[in-house]
Amino acid sequence: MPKKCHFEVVFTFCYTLIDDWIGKNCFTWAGPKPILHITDPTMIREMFGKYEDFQKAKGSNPLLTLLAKGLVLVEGDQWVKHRKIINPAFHVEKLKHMVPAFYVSCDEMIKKWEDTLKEESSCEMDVWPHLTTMTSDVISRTAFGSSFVEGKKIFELQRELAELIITASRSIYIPGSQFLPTKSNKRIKAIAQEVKGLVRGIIDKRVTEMKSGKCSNDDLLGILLDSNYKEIKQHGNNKFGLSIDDVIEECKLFYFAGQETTATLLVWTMILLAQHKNWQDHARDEALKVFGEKKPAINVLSDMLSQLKIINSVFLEVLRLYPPVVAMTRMIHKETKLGDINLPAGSLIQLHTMLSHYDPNIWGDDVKEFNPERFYEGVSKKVQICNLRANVSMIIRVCGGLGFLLVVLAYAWRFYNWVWLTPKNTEKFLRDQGLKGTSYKFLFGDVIEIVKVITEASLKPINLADDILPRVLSFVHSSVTTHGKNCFIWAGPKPILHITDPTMIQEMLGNYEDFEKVKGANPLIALLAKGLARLEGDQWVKHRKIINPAFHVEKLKHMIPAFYMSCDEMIKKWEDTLKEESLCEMDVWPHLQTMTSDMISRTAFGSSFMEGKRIFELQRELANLIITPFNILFYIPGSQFLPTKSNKRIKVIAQEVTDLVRGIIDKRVTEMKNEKYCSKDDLLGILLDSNYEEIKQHGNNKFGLSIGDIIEECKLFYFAGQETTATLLVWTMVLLAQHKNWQDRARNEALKVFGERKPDIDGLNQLKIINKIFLEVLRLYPPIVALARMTHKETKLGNLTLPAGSLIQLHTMLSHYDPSIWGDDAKEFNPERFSEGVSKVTKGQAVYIPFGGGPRVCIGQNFSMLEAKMTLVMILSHFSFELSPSYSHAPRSIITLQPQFGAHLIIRKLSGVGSNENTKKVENARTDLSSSNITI
Ligand code: HEM
Repeated sequence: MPKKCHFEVVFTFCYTLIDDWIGKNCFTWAGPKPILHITDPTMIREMFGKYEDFQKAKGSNPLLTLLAKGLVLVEGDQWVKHRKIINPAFHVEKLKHMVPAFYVSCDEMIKKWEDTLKEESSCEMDVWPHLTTMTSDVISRTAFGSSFVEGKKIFELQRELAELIITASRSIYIPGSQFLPTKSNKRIKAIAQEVKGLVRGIIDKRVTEMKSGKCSNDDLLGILLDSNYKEIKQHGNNKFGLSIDDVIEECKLFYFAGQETTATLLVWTMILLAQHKNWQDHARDEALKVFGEKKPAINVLSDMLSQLKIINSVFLEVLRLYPPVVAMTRMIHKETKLGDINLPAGSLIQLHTMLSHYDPNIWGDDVKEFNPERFYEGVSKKVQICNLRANVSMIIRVCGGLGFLLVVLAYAWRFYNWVWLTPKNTEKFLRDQGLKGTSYKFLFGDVIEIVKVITEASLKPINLADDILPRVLSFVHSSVTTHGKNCFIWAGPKPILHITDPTMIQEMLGNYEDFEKVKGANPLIALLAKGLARLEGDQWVKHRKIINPAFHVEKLKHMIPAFYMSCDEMIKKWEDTLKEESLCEMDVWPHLQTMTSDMISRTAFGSSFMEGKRIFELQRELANLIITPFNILFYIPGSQFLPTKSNKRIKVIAQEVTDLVRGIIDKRVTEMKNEKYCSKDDLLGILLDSNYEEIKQHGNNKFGLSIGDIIEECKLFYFAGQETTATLLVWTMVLLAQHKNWQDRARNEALKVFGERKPDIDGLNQLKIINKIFLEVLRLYPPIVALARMTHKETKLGNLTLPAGSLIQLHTMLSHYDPSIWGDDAKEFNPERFSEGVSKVTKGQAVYIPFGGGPRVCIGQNFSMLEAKMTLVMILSHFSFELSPSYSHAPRSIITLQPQFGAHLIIRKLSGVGSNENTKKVENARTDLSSSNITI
């Protein structure tokens, strides 16, 4: 006897009837009711088309309706209404927003598999329960978004309900039997009630949130409620929308219709691809070709459907051979014609998907074979000849979830490729070129170790005499020590190349087109500021040109009074604290932060200083939420959409900041248009003016910045300018507190240049000793310890070839401490080394880069040096300072290099400005300095 194909096993009874006995259209008896079996393509098409005559079957076991009543069971106008409201939830645009949820669920499953495989290269596994759990998870996340946990509970209950009901429905239905007080019936009712209560709870909560405008509408429930609300609003009548009970049923249906079907498609796909290794390889090659190393991106969905030709054909062929729903049932309610047959009222009809899919007249002699190639030219082409188009294409297209299914599988594959195949190949590629580095570890690379080492390093302070590199650069330092100056480590599945070679650094800083700023890192970071620092190409050129005038020395002059005011406020506070005492202990770090923040608010927004201050307070909170070691090192695509408390707060703040900045800009633009007096001395004024000039010169708006661009630039001024200058100042104070001789020399210089007058721009530009001190502080404590770059195509760097997508870190701090450049005293504080200027000591190499270099050098360096000089002069002329016994030396780099435990100093009041003693000091200082012969 020939071996039976799976189809014969599944459908033995009908197959026998239809093929050997009665014919393609025939009938059998289910108790006293006839069931008509239809496989004729024309008749199937007729039935699909006349959905009003051929309705869904009713009157079977009513327990079945407890599972889900929604769209699949409603008819007529009700069906039209439900379908119209639900349709938007499955629109490709909406599905895009569900991609992160697909990803998270796939990721969980893949991790489990990798865990099982940790010790072995292969293992035996029953993938079916894994796939059902994953699809169930996908549906819970996409259906209920932020209420995922409650959603999961609902679906667990639905699963139990399905098992109980399907068991009950297998026996012949005796009307009323569902009311019998059997154990099973009682449990069924209890679960049905609990599910309803839970779904109602979620919906009520969501409706309340929607009313107060506080929720995301990216999940199925959100989209459904939104679409329902719009429908009601459009018609001005509730009856055009769904009731809460309808919504409950639709939610239950999402699970019932979407979970098991997807799981079966996936499991049969895996089984068939396991049997047909050539197709498995074709599919893998295609996935690699289409996605390569690209990270999953939201906009990929629609492209993906068109690009995955092989995978698409594989799915179509799996759906043909193993359709998740093997037959559909319809019923007629009056005598109805079907083809040339008259069917009596109440007839039950089965449309045999599976029989059609196995008809050799349509599919050819290889009908039972797995051959995805038959779908290469699409479904319609294949079935057109046989007039079956309506059947197969409808079965496939009607299911709004097909895109959904493809995405799940494609993302699972991309994930595997992203976390294993690509990194392993890259590692080999780098090693083959002689680069050394750590070995790639699945998914996390070195991240866990990095976070551990950073955490350990940050637990305790170090001694003042200790080397700060192991604490600040921790993992990088040990990698460079072990593997050499240029080496690589792994930030998740991406390698990071550490580069300290000066020639290579110079090459990268000069060639800003090939070595771009890093993208694809956690997109939350972009919420902090997107402007100039993140732009590339023509956009960067345009922005830099318009912003440049704002930082021109001529313009900076006008900002001196603002610097003075902010600084004066801080000095007054310190004086107040010292009112009763001649000295006090103080953590100067928060004071310096507040002051630089204040300076930026004043210089950026001038008259709108108070609103500016609020913006910067919010930006600060945002930065604290976003900038964590984990967020920076390891971004899980889509994780920013997870409804965590922190993500929610981040979004609220980002929106508030944007609104506030927009408010200030709108006000200023109106003032400018009305030619009302408005200052053009602040950064915003200069920027708007320069923008206006640029547009006027070209006679075209596209040469200027939009309001959105300007908002981002304003946010960037704060982000790039505040903390950097604060850290420069705090380390200057810490170093001058240790090196009293340099503190005295700096004070003498300040007193000599300004005496008792307010610091002005000319004087600040004359400060040679203070300038050298700042240069040395920026060498030893560069606010930004490394610069990050990325390649977008295979790119040469020195004698290395870097693969596309390489992340590179240019190590400012390592270069600044290199004894081969700076000599044996590289770790010592010695401003004298800059006596003959920077280029003399660096011999023109890119080894001193606190402000970066090349065309993208810091635009704000003159601004920050002026700020810093003003502050130091004011502090020095009012106070002397030394380290407090409670000072803990703990430099730590979180974007900028900060003092982890603050900067506790003992501050002493100098005799009052204007006192005899001070005047004497001024005179002495003048004599001292005129006798010294310092050149910069
Ligand atoms: C001590 C203070 C400062 C330090 C050490 C510093 C450092 C840097 C560095 C290293 C870069 C280059 C980043 C890279 O190439 O990836 C940079 C860029 C930049 N900085 Fe600064 N910065 C400081 C102050 C400021 C201030 C006060 C502002 C503005 C108010 C500012 C605005 C910018 C901007 C807009 C860029 C991007 C330039 C571009 O890409 O064209 N910085 N800064």
